[in-house]
Amino acid sequence: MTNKAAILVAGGRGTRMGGPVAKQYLPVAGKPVLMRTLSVFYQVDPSIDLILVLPENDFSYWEELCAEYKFSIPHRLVAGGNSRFQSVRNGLNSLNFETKLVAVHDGVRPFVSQAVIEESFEVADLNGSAIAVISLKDSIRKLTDDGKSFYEERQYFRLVQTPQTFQVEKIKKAFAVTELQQFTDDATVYENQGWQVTLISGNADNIKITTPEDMDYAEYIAAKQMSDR
Ligand SMILES: Nc1ccn([C@@H]2O[C@H](COP(=O)(O)OP(=O)(O)OP(=O)(O)O)[C@@H](O)[C@H]2O)c(=O)n1
Ligand SMILES: C[C@](O)(CO)[C@H](O)COP(=O)(O)O
Repeated sequence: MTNKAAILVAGGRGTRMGGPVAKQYLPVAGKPVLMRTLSVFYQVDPSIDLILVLPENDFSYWEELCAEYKFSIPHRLVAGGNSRFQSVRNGLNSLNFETKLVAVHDGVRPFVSQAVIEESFEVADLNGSAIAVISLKDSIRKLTDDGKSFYEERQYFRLVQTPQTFQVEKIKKAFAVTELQQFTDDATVYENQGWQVTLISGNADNIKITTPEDMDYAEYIAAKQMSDR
């Protein structure tokens, strides 16, 4: 039995993407987004307990999709909630008792690198958490409520990705005691307990597929990965 798990959250509806099929099921270079994401974690270590959080109404659709694509990577399905926070909490509640480390990852980030996943488990094992972030390339400005804007030094900011990997005992406690559910990521829930998060470098291709133009970029990244092999 492994002591590592990955919760791939895909319980959303993809309203910013639009379209009749939710973005997590759309094919990129001929393979549905979620199958790509599951495959990366499986390639890192086939013994990772893979938990896929989906809207409960989509379970049978997903099973049909797996049959259609002959997708055989073992994983467990867990029902999502009304918010990302609730979907992650449902995933955490489904962990086996022997699991010591858990990576929480957006199902719609299929281009996370194996190196980032490996490092996130190593660093979380040592420090309690490992949060993938990348530096900003553009300048930034902070907006105020009265319509003004101010310069901010970009060296003090990072863009936050997933995976966000944690020691299970700590992240389960953080989610169990947290009342506020508007947090947009898991690092913030952890930090809300007074624990400092540890940042690691993410990979630039690890985009969160969110809007229609991201699908073009995703096709480009997938083609680049194929030609690099
Ligand atoms: N109730 C929810 C909402 C979101 N997510 C997941 O959290 C990840 C990041 O969320 P986002 O990109 O915002 O996805 P959606 O909520 O589907 O998109 P939108 O906000 O455009 O509706 C996605 O993999 C999404 O499926 C989830 O598991 N459960
Ligand atoms: C978790 C996340 O992907 C980190 O950048 C992000 O906060 C998710 O935000 P969303 O509004 O749920 O897409």
